Amino acid sequence: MGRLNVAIEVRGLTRTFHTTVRRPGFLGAVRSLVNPERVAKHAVTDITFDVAPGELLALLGPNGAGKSTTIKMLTGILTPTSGEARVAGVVPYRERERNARNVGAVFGQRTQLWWDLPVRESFAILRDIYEVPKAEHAARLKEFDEILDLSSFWDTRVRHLSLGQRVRSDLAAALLHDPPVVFLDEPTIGMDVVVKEQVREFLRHQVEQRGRTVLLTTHDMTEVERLAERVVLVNHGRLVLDGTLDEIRRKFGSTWQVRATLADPHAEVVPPPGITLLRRGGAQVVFGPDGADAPTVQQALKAVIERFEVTDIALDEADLEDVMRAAYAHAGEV
Ligand SMILES: Nc1ncnc2c1ncn2[C@@H]1O[C@H](COP(=O)(O)OP(=O)(O)OP(=O)(O)O)[C@@H](O)[C@H]1O
Repeated sequence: MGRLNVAIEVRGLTRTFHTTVRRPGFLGAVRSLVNPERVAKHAVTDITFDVAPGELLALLGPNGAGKSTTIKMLTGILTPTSGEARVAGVVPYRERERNARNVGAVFGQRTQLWWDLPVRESFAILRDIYEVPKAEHAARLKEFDEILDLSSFWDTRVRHLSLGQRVRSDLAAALLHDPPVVFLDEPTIGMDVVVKEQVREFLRHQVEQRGRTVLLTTHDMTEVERLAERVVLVNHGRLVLDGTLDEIRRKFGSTWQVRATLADPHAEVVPPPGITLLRRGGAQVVFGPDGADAPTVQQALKAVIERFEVTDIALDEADLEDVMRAAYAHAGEV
């Protein structure tokens, strides 16, 4: 552990919660008091992965899969039951303060800003807490404002901000002390498409231009496609897949579809070898790969154009939601 070329290292990370169950009814409540029934909830079990410096990794999984619990251990809020983690070389739950200087975190559902203060005053407090020099703080705020358009509302009290404004402010607040590693737990949840795009552009800029490492959880596959190169899938607390989007598509997605409009809507359609007819509605036909010897998308386009007289042709990649569903099904955990 503690390698220089790794920003986030997670080894066998495990967290079990122990809760007491309340039995129903009055007698049940009394029995629970006298003899409480303890149950173990295995929120995260033996998770191992790395994130390289300057990489944006999406941590995906259904509700309750263990994503937030993992992020809480990496930000030092929770201590693991077993296993180890290092973030920028620091064990987060052992050195919470040192870790806090290295990481920024945004939990989409909560705010770290001061509810009754204007946003800009919250930023100033954070500047003092993290001892950021004034000129540096101002320059960074200017850079953030250029994409996030913070100045249009930063004199407003946090409690009066819209959700999109609040999360943009939280993002800026999390990055004002220039942390190399950023954790984002569903940052764009509930936002409109325009604000989502603004946040994505900001994150891309922070990764590509500033070299920050980002670990992101989201249920939004468009977000994954726009931002992540690699994903880690968890289900029931266990890691079920770790790979680049390309690898996952190749493994679990029918990798392409070719949509064509035939000049003759009544023409007989016998697809070229290695290609199957997925759908047909009059002149509209959709082809996909057939079996292991299916051609590449370029070969398929050529074969379709050569065989049929078409007035229009387009190609689609498989929908990422379908690819992920297939990946979970493969893990036998759906
Ligand atoms: N403090 C706690 N005490 C008991 N159980 C908990 C606690 N925190 C989380 N859990 C349980 O651990 C499991 C994992 O929860 P977690 O919040 O990490 O999931 P998640 O993947 O982030 O889900 P979501 O997508 O809904 O945010 C869930 O079954 C949850 O109920």
